[in-house]
Amino acid sequence: MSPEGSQVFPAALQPGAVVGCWRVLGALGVGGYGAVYRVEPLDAPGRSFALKLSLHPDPARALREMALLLDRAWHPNVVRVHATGRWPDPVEGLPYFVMDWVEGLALHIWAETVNPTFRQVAMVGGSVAMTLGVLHARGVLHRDLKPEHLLIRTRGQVPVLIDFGAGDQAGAMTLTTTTLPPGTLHLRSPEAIRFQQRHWRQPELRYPYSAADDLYALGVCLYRAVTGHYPFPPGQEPELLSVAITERLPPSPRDINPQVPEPLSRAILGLLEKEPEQRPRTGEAAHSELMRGLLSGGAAAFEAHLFDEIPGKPNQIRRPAWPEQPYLTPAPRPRAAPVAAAPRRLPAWGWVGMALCLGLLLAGPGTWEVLLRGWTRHTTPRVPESVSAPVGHKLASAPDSPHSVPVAALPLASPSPATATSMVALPKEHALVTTKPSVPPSPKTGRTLKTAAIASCVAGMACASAPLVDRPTPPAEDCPLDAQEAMQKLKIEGLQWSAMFEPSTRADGFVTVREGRAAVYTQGSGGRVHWGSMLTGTLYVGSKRVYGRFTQLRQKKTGETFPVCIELWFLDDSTRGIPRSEGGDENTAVVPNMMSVRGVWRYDE
Ligand SMILES: Nc1ncnc2c1ncn2[C@@H]1O[C@H](COP(=O)(O)OP(=O)(O)OP(=O)(O)O)[C@@H](O)[C@H]1O
Repeated sequence: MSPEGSQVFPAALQPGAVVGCWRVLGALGVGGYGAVYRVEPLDAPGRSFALKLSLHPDPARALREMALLLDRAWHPNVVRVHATGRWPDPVEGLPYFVMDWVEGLALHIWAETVNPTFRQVAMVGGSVAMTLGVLHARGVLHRDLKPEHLLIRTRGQVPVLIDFGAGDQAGAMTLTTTTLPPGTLHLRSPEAIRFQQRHWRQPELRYPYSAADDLYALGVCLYRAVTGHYPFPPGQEPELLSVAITERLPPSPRDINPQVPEPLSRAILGLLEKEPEQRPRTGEAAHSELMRGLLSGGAAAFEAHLFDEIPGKPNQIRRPAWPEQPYLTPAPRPRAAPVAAAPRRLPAWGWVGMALCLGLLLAGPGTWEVLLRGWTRHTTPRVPESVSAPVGHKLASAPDSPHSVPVAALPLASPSPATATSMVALPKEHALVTTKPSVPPSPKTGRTLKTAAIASCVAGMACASAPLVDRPTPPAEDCPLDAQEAMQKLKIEGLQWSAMFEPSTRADGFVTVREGRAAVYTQGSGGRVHWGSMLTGTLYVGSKRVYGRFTQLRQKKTGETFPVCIELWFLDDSTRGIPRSEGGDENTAVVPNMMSVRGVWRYDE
C-alpha cells in the first residue's frame, strides 16, 4: 500500500505516479527482476532519467546491482547511477535506483532499424569488448550479456551496457541458488552447459563463470546483429538447443549474410569457439580481432550496410534467410579422458600401483581419512567461512537511508588509487563454488571406497589408472505429487513400455549417449501416452549402466506436457538402468537404441 493507503502495483506504474522525488513519465521495460520507468526529477522537470524499481521483496539482487554500478563497474560505456532509495516506504519499501536514461535502441533492434554499416557494428563490438576487458580486469563479470542489455545511444551510436543484476565481482558472496547464474540458454557458453550436464547430481556446485563466458555472449550478440539470427536460435526444445550449442559448429555469419566482411565474420566465430581457451583471452584481444579488418586493406567492405533494403519500402530491411540445415559440421570433441583398458601384462607402473594398493590396505584409518578428505575437497570445495565485504562499497548502508540518496563525486576518468589497488589485488577466483560446506565422508562412503579399492587391488587392476571407485548410482528421490497425479491420469504408474533414443536410427542399433539432459521417444502406446511422445530428463552414466530419470512428457499428437517420474528400465533383470555396451568413456556410453522405460512412484537408490 502507498503512504496514502491506495494499492501499489510496482510493475505497472502509470505516468504521473511519484516514486520518491521522481515523477514517472512512462514505462521503459519490465524484466524478470525490475520495472524500469522513464522519470523526471520533481524539482527539475524536463530532464529524463531511468528508474529501476525492484519487484522482489528480497533486496539482495537490487543492492548488488547498485553496488556494482556505483563502484567497480563504473565505466563510460556502462550506465551510471545517480540516486538510490526505497519506495513506497523509505525504509522498508522496494529498493530502486535512478540512472541515465539511455535514449537509443537495443543492439539487435538498432541493427535492423538503423541498418548501420559493418564499420559501425565493428566499432560498437570493439567498444563493448574493451569495456568488458576493463571490467574483467577489475574482477567484474556481467553474466547476462544479451542484445537487450546493449543499448546503442542515438547520439554518437555508442554502446551502453545495462542490467548488472546478475553481475558478479571477486570476493562477493554468491546469490545464485542454481548451478548456473540466471541467464538465457541461447547465450550460454558451451562450457557452462557442459558443466551443468556433468554436475547435475551436485546441485550445490556453482559454475565458475568467467570472462570467457561474457566474451562468448558478446559473440552471440554480434552474430545476431550482422545476420539477423542467433547462432543457435531459441524456440527449439532446451535439450536440443543445449546439444547444438555444445556439439555443433554454427554457420559462419558470412554464410548467412554474404555481405559480412570476412575478417569480421572470422572475429565473431572466434568469440564463439567451443573451447574457452580458443577464444580471445581478454576483451582487449577481442577488440583487436574485431578491428583487424578495419585497419587492414579490406576496409571498403566495412562501408556496406548490414542488410539489403526492400525496394520501394524505405527503412525496411530484408533479413537473410536461416538455412534449413544449419549445423552440418559437428564440433571437434572436447578431449575426454580415455577409458582405461585392462592391461594384458602388468607394466612397470602397474607394479608400482600394486605396491601402492598394498600400502593402502596395510595403512591405518588415518591414511584413509587423508585420502578421502582430498577426494571430497576435489569435488565439493569448502566455502570460505567468512566472505569479506567487497572493498569500497558506498552502498553498505545506503538502502536503509531515507529516499533518494544523491551520489556525489563519482570518479570521472579513472577509479581512485585505492580502488585501483584493490582491482589489481583481487583476481577472480575460478574454483568450483558450493553453497554447502564440504562434509567429511560418512563412514559408509569410506567403507564403499575402501571396499572398491580393495576389490580393484585384489583383482590385480592397475590402481594408478583405474578409477578408485565405481561411480555412485543416482540417489533415491520421491516422485512429486503433481507427477504422481499426472501419471495416474495417463495410466502409466508402474507401467513398462518401449522407448528409443533416436527414432531415426534402427531399433536394433546402438547409440552413444552423453551424461546430462536428454530426450527419448516412446514406442508403442503405454497407457494414454501417444506413440512417439517425447520424454525429457537426465541421463547418468555409471560405470556399468546408464540410468535415466525423465521428468516431463510431451504428448506427440497434442503437444500437451505433463510432469512424470519415469526411468530407464532393464527388462532382463527387472532392474533400473540399462547395461552399457563396449565403448564410451566416463561421460558417454554406448547403449542399445531401443530400451524400456517405467513409470515409478519413487526413484530408488
Ligand atoms: N537506463 C536505461 N535507459 C533506457 N532503457 C532502459 C534502461 N535500463 C533499462 N532499460 C529498458 O528496460 C528493460 C528492462 O531493464 P533490465 O534488463 O535492467 O531489467 P531486468 O528486470 O533486470 O530484466 P531482465 O529480466 O532482462 O534481467 C531493458 O531491456 C531496456 O529496454
